[in-house]
Amino acid sequence: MSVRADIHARFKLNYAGFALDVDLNLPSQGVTALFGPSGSGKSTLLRCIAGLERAAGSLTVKGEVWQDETHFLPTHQRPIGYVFQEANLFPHLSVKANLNYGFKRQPHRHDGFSLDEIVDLLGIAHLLDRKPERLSGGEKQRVAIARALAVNPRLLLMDEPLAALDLARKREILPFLERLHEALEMPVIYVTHAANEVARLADHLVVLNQGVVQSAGPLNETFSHAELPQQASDAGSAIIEARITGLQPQWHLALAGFEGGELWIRDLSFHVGQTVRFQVMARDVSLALTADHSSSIANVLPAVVDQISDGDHPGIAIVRLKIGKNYILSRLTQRSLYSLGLSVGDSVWAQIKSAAIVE
Ligand SMILES: Nc1ncnc2c1ncn2[C@@H]1O[C@H](COP(=O)(O)OP(=O)(O)OP(=O)(O)O)[C@@H](O)[C@H]1O
Repeated sequence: MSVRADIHARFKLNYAGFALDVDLNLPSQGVTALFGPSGSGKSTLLRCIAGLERAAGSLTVKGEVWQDETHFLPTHQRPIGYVFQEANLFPHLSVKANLNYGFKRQPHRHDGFSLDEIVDLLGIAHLLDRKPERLSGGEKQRVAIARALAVNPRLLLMDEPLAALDLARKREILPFLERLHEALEMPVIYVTHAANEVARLADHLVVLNQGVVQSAGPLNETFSHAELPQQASDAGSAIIEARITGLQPQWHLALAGFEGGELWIRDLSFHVGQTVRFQVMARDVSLALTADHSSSIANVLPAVVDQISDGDHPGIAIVRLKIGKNYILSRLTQRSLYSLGLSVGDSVWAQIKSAAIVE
């Protein structure tokens, strides 16, 4: 996705022992994940965007100034939907009444989804007459998301919407978030510290650390920075968005094409033309100086060494590789790195043992 700088946020805020200092351009479409360790300032930044914190600075959303040196639009006048960790539904109202409350009160012309479409998108039609106390955690959160959409926001803010749910409920709700991701035209800013949520949902990534932006940009590029703490570990990986370009039914394989190459992946009943996201674990990528097609590894792609970093053990190195416009990581021993004699800019062959669809 091309990044149009349609949200510009510049904030400075000081608490005792913590300072937020960011200057960000975010795209006006798709999901931007605010990612980083606990206490890095993700929620504080989201609250600044919502006007819940009065930070110094400015905020422009699609050409509208919400805040600058001279004026500050209060939260209730900002056309936002806000989803918190806890659903915060009105306990005495049915699901339908909770939704209508948002729908009636929306101050702006409703040119987004109809309430029926929102209900359908979140799969909550069968819950409309229930009170919140009779909903599961996952259902409550789906209703809370629907309520946030019912105000027809121009910007949807989500603060760890899955964090309060157990793994089963997270699994249940993620497909709905993915549907939202496909259907929504409005930008979504999504706070999380879960790498798997980033992998599934984000198009754009902002990594915060101690109140400052460590890196920001399109998902593949930003997520594959070897400096991100989890990338040095055995769980290090890259996310690539691709399109299914061919199928081999007799082998249950599908060919996933992306800018720079194509990979065989397991066929999960894909159809040609379908967009997929897959994850390549750094530990599943080995490097060679020549293209060796004699091994059992089907996926061998030409790549350029972009960055070399230390892993989480003195014997381990992480190599970031550029394949066309995409990046992947390779985890190898320092000894292998030494014997290959690699440095930044060198051409290599990346042997990718397996690539899995992000689930
Ligand atoms: N109202 C406040 N007054 C003082 N300090 C605050 C306030 N709100 C947040 N902080 C501090 O600011 C820092 C950033 O907090 P924030 O909640 O934004 O982090 P976070 O990245 O969202 O963390 P988590 O993932 O744990 O939710 C923390 O050190 C926190 O203690």
